[in-house]
Amino acid sequence: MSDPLLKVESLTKHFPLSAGILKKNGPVVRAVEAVSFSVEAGETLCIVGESGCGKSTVARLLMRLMEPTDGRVLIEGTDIAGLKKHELRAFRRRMQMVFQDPYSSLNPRLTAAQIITEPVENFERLGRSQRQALAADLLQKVGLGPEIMHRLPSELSGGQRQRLGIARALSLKPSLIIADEAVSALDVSVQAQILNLLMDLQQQMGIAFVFISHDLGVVEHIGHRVAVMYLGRIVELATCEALFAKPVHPYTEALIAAAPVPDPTRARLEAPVEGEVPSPINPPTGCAFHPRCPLAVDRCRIDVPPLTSMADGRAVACHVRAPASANAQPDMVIAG
Ligand SMILES: Nc1ncnc2c1ncn2[C@@H]1O[C@H](COP(=O)(O)OP(=O)(O)OP(=O)(O)O)[C@@H](O)[C@H]1O
Repeated sequence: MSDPLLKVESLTKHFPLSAGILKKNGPVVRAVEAVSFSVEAGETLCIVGESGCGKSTVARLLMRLMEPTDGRVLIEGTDIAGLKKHELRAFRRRMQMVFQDPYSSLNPRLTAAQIITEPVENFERLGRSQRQALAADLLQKVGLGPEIMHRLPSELSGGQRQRLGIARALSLKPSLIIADEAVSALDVSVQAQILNLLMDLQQQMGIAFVFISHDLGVVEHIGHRVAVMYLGRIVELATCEALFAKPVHPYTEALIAAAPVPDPTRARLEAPVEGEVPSPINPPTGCAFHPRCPLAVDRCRIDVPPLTSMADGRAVACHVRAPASANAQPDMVIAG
């Protein structure tokens, strides 16, 4: 069997709170703890969870914008940690990122055409006509007209700027795009247009997405599979269909219950979870969700539940709902 496009194994990131010599054994923010998943070519894996659960840190680790404390990121079987600078550059061509705020991530002094051709020009020299043709083609791909070509980001609407950010990401023909809250700053109607654009591009170009969002409505619209994170860990990983039809982890259940219901014929689930997300500096022992969990038993206060695959193919980390039996496979990642 061939390697998945992206494989993440036990990825962990702790941020030290102290500097200098105190750094080594001082307190840390446990932003990401032993996160494992894989993404197949052409697939959309969503990562969802409340603010501070570690979603953006996972994105930055995937792009190797920071070093992990532990764990590995493999692209088609190659560990990106072992790559030399020039090899990493070649890999980066295949992985691009789209950010939440297209305004701050686009150079305000460059025109739209310069912004979207810049990544290609980092690798090869383009003549004037080649640059024009590339810019026109990319603008067309994201539904923008050629009249945008000479405008600055400040002369564009939020939706147009995000389309420009996507065009820039597409310029190097990536096989994977990491979109971190890519539609959160946009109006709901513009959000839907951008999500549909991403889905069309996926169909046409076979791009895979890691789509990070706190918005379950967005995730349900765009995702093939969903990883639900709580305090740095994945607590449930399932197909979108299975997750929304029947969440298994009590936290997933609570998240879905708390989300606005776009379809009035769909019944709301039970009351959302009470209380605050605990601090990642001093997380609860055992299952980090136990202080807020209505189902918690003694074991939940002591042992961290492993992500265990269930009969229907999903993986859940819960001693009560997904007890690890003799033949279950902890930390197994379900394929798409
Ligand atoms: N550079 C850093 N130094 C110290 N702590 C950090 C750093 N970056 C992130 N954190 C902490 O790590 C935890 C996870 O942050 P992260 O931004 O990954 O969460 P998130 O789920 O993306 O949240 P949001 O949706 O609010 O962006 C948070 O407690 C955050 O404060």
